[in-house]
Amino acid sequence: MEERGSPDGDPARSLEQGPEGPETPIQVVLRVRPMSAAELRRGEQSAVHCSGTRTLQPHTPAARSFSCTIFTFGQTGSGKTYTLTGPPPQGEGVPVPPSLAGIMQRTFAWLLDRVQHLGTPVSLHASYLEIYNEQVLDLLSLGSPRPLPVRWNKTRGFYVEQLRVVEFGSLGALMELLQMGLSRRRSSAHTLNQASSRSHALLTLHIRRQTMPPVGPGEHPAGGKLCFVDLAGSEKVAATGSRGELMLEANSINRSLLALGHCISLLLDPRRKQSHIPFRDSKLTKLLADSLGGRGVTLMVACVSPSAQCLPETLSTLRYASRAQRVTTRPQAPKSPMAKQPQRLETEILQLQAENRLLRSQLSQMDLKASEFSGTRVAWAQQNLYGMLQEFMLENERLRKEKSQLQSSRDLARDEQRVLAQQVHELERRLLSTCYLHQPPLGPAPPCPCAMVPAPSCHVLPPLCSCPCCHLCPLCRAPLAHWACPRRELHLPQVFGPKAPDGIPLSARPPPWVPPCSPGSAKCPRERSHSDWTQTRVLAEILTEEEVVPSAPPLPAGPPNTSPVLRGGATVPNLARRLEALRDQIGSSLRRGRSQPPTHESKRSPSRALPPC
Ligand SMILES: Nc1ncnc2c1ncn2[C@@H]1O[C@H](COP(=O)(O)OP(=O)(O)OP(=O)(O)O)[C@@H](O)[C@H]1O
Repeated sequence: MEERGSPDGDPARSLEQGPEGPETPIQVVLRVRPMSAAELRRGEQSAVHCSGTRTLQPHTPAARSFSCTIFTFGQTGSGKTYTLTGPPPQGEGVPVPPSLAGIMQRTFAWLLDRVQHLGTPVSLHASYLEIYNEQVLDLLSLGSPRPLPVRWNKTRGFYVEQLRVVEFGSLGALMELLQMGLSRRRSSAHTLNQASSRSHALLTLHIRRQTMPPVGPGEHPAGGKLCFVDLAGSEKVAATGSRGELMLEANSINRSLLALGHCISLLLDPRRKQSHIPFRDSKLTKLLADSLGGRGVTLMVACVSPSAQCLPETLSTLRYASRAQRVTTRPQAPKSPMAKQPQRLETEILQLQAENRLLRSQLSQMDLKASEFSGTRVAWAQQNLYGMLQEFMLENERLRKEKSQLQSSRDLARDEQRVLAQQVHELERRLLSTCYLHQPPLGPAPPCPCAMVPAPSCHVLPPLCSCPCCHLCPLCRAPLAHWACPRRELHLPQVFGPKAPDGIPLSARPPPWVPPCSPGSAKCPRERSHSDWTQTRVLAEILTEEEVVPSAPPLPAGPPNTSPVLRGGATVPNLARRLEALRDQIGSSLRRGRSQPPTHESKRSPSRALPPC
């Protein structure tokens, strides 16, 4: 029996073959059904988009907030405005047939239709501007347009400050805005075009879902952006016959187009693309920077005239177009504030979690330590530890303040005491001199070089102090100042004790009115600086209200049977009273310094408490 089929068992090979046809791929077609009623009810979005018969684009609707730009370029009169806006209406109320509609009208209609069927509310805003002679003017401004500044910041890139952004909700409203802008745009007639645009015009639609935060005044809405750019045409002034203002406009147009071409050339070079692109060279390149070198989707429409006369310009436009189509961009949706918020919240949550973990571990450590102790006392101490610590800190602070007050009080009392002691010295000296002058003269005496007093017969004077050791001048036998008595501290108020703060015994200290002695002098118990002397002298003068001179010059003698009068008008009894008052004051000052913080009253100069001479 004959075996059917091939030796390897492939039944297809065993069949008889006819003539072979051409290799044909398997036909695969894709059919996307429309959204079901249930899906639409749930508010679901379509994630696939058929753009043409052979292209299907999967996408997430929320992530496609791209910045898209369509711009037309070409020679003047080549049909750029026509391409974007279609022919002008043939008369009032005569609509332009849909087949002649421009890219703008078609896009507007498509967009409004999509928005209506989107299922979620979308807000739409429009702005319209022109760049005329390098000035940005608002074509939708409420008043007459005025030049607006172009600014830059990190989040928005280049933008026009104070540009009016108008919200619209219908196709009709948008068409009105378009007509308003077109009617305001500058145009003039020249040889090649009866209605030649003399400015670059940019109409921008901002599209965003209403779930985003509302737009503040003067703010540009976040979300998708669709920008229509109608460039003014390049023109050869010789060909258009432009003169005067037209020529100025033509120059400005050509300059900005040149800057645009330069940027495009640099963007073509992948090495230069990362480096500096001179977008700042013109307002036009600033406002197109995002579309050309940024993260947008760009469509360029090159327009040319079929006329042979325009052939060189046509070739130039084609070269321009050829260059431009090699520029690549990397479309990227801008992050909305809502998109940033979850990130921020996430970071915050992570930080809080870390902090929480740390606190928990600290708490568990404290529990561990606490468990090592027992008894209610320890537990109470732990509970109240924080409160106790606070109390200690407050108490410590209070004591610190008190201590510093006491220290300043002590310093003040010391100063006061020092000044009063000086006053005592001075008054003693004056009292001594006055008493001496009051004695009747006992005969002529030689002039006294010690200059403590004039040279009357001084050797008969009674002792100046109660101690028996009163010193007399070795030349004239006049009594020396009280300070010179070696046992002086025994009969003066004990201010510092036997020793003053500087360690020098009071008996060895010269009085403050003595001028500084020469360094190294054997008579000088302690070197006194000139500033010490000046300070003391000034103090003494303030306190005694009289001039104090270093050598104590002779005092004028008063009339017979009267008390001697000092230059300041002081008499002996007055001086004695004053001396007593000073001594009292020293004592009270010391007591106050030991016991009380300084008061406003005690900070005053001690001389104010002295009785007048
Ligand atoms: N596709 C077209 N079909 C019919 N007419 C057209 C077409 N394109 C342009 N035109 C006509 O050509 C003339 C010039 O067109 P348009 O004003 O759009 O040129 P343009 O490039 O914008 O010029 P310009 O740069 O000077 O503003 C207009 O009268 C316009 O109606």
